[in-house]
Amino acid sequence: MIARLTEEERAAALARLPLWTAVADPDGLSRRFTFADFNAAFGFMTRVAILAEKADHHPEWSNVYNRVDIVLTTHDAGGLSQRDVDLAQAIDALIE
Ligand SMILES: C[C@H](O)[C@H](O)[C@H]1CNC2=NC(N)=NC(=O)C2=N1
Repeated sequence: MIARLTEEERAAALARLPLWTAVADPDGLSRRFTFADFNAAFGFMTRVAILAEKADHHPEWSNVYNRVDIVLTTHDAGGLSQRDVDLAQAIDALIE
């Protein structure tokens, strides 16, 4: 069973993920991505989906045209865990 991060671990993780925001409901990390058009947004989602499936850790997300909103939370832990931090870093690396 994966554990939720402690307050100290969260603060350290957020400091390393300046483009992500802590959210409360669900307890996790959120980031909005904006692209040139739907094609670019959906291409990004495809790449995130492959990462997520490999990690067996899946985002809560929505897409409207060129925008993708992602929330990362760990259902098995009831909140933010290291898996969310790892996936957030991997997603950031995709678009660098
Ligand atoms: C059985 C499977 O490993 C689990 O259900 C995984 C799948 N993907 C998951 N994704 C997320 N975000 N949280 C989980 O707890 C989770 N659990």
